[in-house]
Amino acid sequence: MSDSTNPVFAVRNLWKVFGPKADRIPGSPEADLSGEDLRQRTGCTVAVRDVSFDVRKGEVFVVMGLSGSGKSTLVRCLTRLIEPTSGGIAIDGEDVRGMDTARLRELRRHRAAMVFQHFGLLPHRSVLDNVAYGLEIQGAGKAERRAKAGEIVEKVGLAGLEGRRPGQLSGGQQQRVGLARALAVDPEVLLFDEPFSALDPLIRRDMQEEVVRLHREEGRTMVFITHDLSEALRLGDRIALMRAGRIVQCGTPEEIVGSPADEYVRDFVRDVPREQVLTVRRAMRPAVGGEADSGPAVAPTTLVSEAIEAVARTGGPVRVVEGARCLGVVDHQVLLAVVAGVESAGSGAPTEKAVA
Ligand SMILES: Nc1ncnc2c1ncn2[C@@H]1O[C@H](COP(=O)(O)OP(=O)(O)OP(=O)(O)O)[C@@H](O)[C@H]1O
Repeated sequence: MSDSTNPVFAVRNLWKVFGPKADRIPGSPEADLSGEDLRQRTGCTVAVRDVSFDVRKGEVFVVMGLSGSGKSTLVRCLTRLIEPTSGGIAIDGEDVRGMDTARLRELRRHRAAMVFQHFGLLPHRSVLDNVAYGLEIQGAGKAERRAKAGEIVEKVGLAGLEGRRPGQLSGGQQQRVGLARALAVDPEVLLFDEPFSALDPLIRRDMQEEVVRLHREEGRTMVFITHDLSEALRLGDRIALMRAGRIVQCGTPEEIVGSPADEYVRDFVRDVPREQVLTVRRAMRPAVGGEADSGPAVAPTTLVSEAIEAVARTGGPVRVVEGARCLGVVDHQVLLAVVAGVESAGSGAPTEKAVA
């Protein structure tokens, strides 16, 4: 996806400060105090601190960070479920902070639907009616609601359970109902607030795959909050890593793992199996002699873990080829260096040579 398309959300210099006279904090000398000092002096907490980013059309944008880093506050500010203290937010170029109540309601109901951790399901309604609920609010007729809801229920794997009440479902199934309800209104963006953190690991994995599948099928823009690094790496096209209200790095999983912006990020990603995130584009070295001309080849997007298999099978170097060009080669040595996290700064620089 290209940078030139207009972003869905454009966030600029956003602050959220909780406490008395919060609007005096952004840009003031107090803003630079540590969280504890600021609290003691002013009674305020800075939850989001001068944050800027774009959410691009069609991407899964993950907001990740430890508990208290500001993830929920940031994402709630996008639709003003929490009122920002200062800064700019636009959706498709429209100023969110300038929206009146009716326009805001429309934003939350039609354009940016939220999937919550605690489902927010109506206990006395059936699965089908829970899913149809958002359409009811939108004013859709009964027949249309039921038809649409039935379709979505099937899409999220709940066919056969339409008549049950939430209390008769497992946690994972309830989460699917929450997801279906958000999908039913066909929003431009889905916002997920740690939706799977209460689920047990296997069901959680299931739901992550469900999100990946839905995203592949529909290409809908998604903003996903998590404190779980492996979830972020699995789902995110790009990840914004937050610390104490700031975004310390925003990039693809490969950029975050392969080029951490500072010691904090480096520490955060220390235990990630690098070969499962980094691609051969980053690992390769220039081809020398006749290496570029023939032999087995892989695409630049191939994961290092897959290239390890290819190199192990052939024994020799494997070419990294894009279209008709050989960008470089990977061999035992450079792949091992990636796994060990000691690849040289120069590796990954493409040296292009036409393949005959
Ligand atoms: N209503 C509030 N009043 C005062 N402080 C708040 C309020 N809501 C959040 N905070 C503070 O703002 C900071 C960011 O909180 P936030 O809930 O956004 O973090 P988070 O990263 O989503 O955490 P978690 O993963 O635990 O949900 C925290 O220090 C929190 O205590």
